[in-house]
Amino acid sequence: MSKIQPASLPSATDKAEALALTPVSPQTVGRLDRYVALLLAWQAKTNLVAPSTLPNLWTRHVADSLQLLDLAPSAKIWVDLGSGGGFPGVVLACALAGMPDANVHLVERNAKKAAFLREAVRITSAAATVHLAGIGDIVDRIGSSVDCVTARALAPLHQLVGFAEPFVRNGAKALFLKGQDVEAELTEATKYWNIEPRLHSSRTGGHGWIVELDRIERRDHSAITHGDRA
Ligand SMILES: C[S@@+](CC[C@H](N)C(=O)[O-])C[C@H]1O[C@@H](n2cnc3c(N)ncnc32)[C@H](O)[C@@H]1O
Repeated sequence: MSKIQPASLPSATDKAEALALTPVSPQTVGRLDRYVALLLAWQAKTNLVAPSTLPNLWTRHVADSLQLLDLAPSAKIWVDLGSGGGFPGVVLACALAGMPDANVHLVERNAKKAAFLREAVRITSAAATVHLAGIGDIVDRIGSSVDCVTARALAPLHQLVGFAEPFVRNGAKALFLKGQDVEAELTEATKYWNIEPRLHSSRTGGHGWIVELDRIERRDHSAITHGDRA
């Protein structure tokens, strides 16, 4: 197994910076420590995050995920689509472990990554359920009582809106972590969907954004076509 070079490991400064941006309880920090250690061990054999981001793992990934909590403070049932190495889903589940009835559904179609997610949930006692499945196959299994649906680095916004629509139709909020191209992605998404997005700039700096949606309706394409002709 190849080893990660010490210079590529997250620094104590990075962790301190992340926890200053997104403070959590000591119990949650303990869970996150176990999760980060596991992720670094698996990263040597499975690519869970871009290797270049390892030195800033706490700010780039952990704090990036934790910042969603303040946008849905009372949400208990979450669905994280395309969880990969666990961002934001496992991080949220670590933070929600003390909340009665909380659960984060982690949806991942890659078997190796789903195995990692299961191990992460086990060693952290995080409030999560892992689904080895494609997004299209999971909506009915998860059910309708979802409070918040999340995704990061999964697909362009117009596709994410389509994935989230069945949950938002039943009352969920959608929170998508997006990069600097968010305006172009919103323009594309509004061709297909009636949405009223709220944009929050990322607390972790850089050019990140969070797109918040409480309502999604499919556009009537016949109306668009007629409108174009008029
Ligand atoms: C680029 S990774 C991002 C992972 C994580 N959300 C993050 O930000 O680090 C996208 C992940 O979504 C998963 N994925 C892509 N399409 C999917 C689908 N239709 N159903 C379930 N998982 C999917 C991939 O296997 C991959 O692990």
